[in-house]
Amino acid sequence: MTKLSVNINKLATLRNSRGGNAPDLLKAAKDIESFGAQGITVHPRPDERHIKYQDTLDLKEVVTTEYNIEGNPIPKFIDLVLKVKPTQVTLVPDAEDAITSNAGWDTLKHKDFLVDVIKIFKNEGIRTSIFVDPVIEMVEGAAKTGTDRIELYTESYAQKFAMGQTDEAVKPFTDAAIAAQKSGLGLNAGHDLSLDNIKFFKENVPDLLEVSIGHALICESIYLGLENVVNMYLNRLR
Ligand SMILES: CC(=O)[C@@H](O)[C@H](O)COP(=O)(O)O
Ligand SMILES: NCC(=O)COP(=O)(O)O
Repeated sequence: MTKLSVNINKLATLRNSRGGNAPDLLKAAKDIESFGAQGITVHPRPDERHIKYQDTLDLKEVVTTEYNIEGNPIPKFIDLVLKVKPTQVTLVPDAEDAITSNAGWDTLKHKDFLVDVIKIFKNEGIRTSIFVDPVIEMVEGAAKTGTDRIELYTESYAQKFAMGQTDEAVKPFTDAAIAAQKSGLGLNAGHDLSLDNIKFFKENVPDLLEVSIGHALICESIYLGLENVVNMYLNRLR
């Protein structure tokens, strides 16, 4: 079964725009779980442009499904994750000023760093995942870091799918999933997945354990309603 982890970053963006507490992130997370989602994802960036460090702590008290915290493992991020102890931490190599996540790890060049950081989290019983491009060498390199899982960075899939190049879009991910399975890695995926592209991805990427979806899901919910959209994703992931 592929679990749906809803990334609520953009609810925090909306909340921060007026400085109050609407939408209430804690209520939204509980509601999203009650609609059937199997996880909540947040990405507390260093500038706290949306999810704040305090949100990450507060959500720990209410999330009852899988809690996934994503981020670049700078010291204050590591400290936060060790304090929260989520189900899973997903390490993302994005620059502090990046408008969004825009690359996977070079698991060959950064192997020693990743080995050390992953060990810190695994020693605390936190499942680890690292964000990688669908490149066989990077997947095989990830297996040498000791990570439990990888998260395939799916922006390239979404872009090509939108241009109608569906088979070309998904093939690198099918191949990367097979390489992950051979390397004993669990498989997650995320970034720019949507109601339009998720079903084809799910049908062509084997052993997919979790997708984390945020931006498109929140945008779609403006028109179709949050509960309805969560269930539309769940139906496409069956
Ligand atoms: C790693 C990734 O692609 C997403 O999890 C990321 O959280 C999106 O970040 P923004 O919501 O800041 O665009
Ligand atoms: N890891 C991907 C994620 O959490 C959400 O990415 P997006 O759907 O906001 O692009």
